[in-house]
Amino acid sequence: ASGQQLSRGYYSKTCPKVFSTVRSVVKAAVAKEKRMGASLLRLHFHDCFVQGCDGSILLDDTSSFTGEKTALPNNNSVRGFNVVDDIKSKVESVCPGVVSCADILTIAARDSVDILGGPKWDVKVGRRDSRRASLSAANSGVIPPPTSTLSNLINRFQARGLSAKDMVVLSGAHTIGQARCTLFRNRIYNETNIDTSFARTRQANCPRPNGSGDNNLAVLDVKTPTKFDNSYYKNLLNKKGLLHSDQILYNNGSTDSFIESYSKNPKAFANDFVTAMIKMGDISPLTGSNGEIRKNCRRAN
Ligand code: HEM
Ligand SMILES: [Ca+2]
Ligand SMILES: [Ca+2]
Repeated sequence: ASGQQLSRGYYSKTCPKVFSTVRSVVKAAVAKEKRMGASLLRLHFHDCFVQGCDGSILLDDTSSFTGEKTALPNNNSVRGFNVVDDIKSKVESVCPGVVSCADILTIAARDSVDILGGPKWDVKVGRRDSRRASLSAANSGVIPPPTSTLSNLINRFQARGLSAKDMVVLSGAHTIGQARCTLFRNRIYNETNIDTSFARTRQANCPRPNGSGDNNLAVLDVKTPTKFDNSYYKNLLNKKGLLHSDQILYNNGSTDSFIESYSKNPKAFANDFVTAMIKMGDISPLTGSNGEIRKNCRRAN
């Protein structure tokens, strides 16, 4: 039945080693490539915003549905599926048929933040996996694009039960990871609320003509791109946000005071980030007899 709650101890009898198992694979993957921590964190976000935290983003296309992987916010963008497969197979080898792929994403996101120097927290588990995914659901605008206005960002998060403050604090995830030129080109050439020398530096690897260098990458946090800290907010104070949707959070609007506060107070950022991640992880989970425990995260059983 639905309405059952997630809990920390959900696997304490059935898979006591789940946390150490996930962590060891994430640790190795991040040691190999730091960006993978960012990629795993983002996968959890993009999963939770479409159909809830149900592992839907992990499903490959089938003859009966086209999944989320080729949706606009995900195509040529989300990554880390092989690491998720690796985690799943290690978890299956210690407790077969018990741990959902949705929970694996939640745990891997938590571990990634911790491993890159951010806060630690206890995650709630007990989510089950969806049997389907839908391209149109993922394309319906539930995941806001980087061209969004501030009110658009606030509304998209509100629609998922997250406040404007949650939205601002979760955007702090852009303290790690990278973005493609095509998604910040307009900002670095045409916007005025940007530091001139920062814009010039980014222009050097992101040519002006549409289509040239579209996939060239830049770090989201110019100061500490692989450390999970509050430097993202300091960048915004200095007009060094990479995406339009980053800088719009500090642009003489209603969220300015959050940015000022998190830039000065790393503890407040860490605490509020944890609270908001737990809230995000609570979005419409499948529990009880809903959904299933997938054997392979890429397909329904
Ligand atoms: C507020 C609305 C948000 C917008 C508009 C947004 C937009 C983006 C865009 C455009 C990229 C670059 C994608 C690419 O280059 O293909 C990105 C990367 C990233 N986003 Fe967000 N994002 C938002 C919120 C979040 C949230 C809530 C999280 C997690 C809690 C998150 C975590 C990340 C991470 C870690 C990366 C880097 C991924 C990597 O390097 O693989 N973002 N985001
Ligand atoms: Ca989902
Ligand atoms: Ca950082």
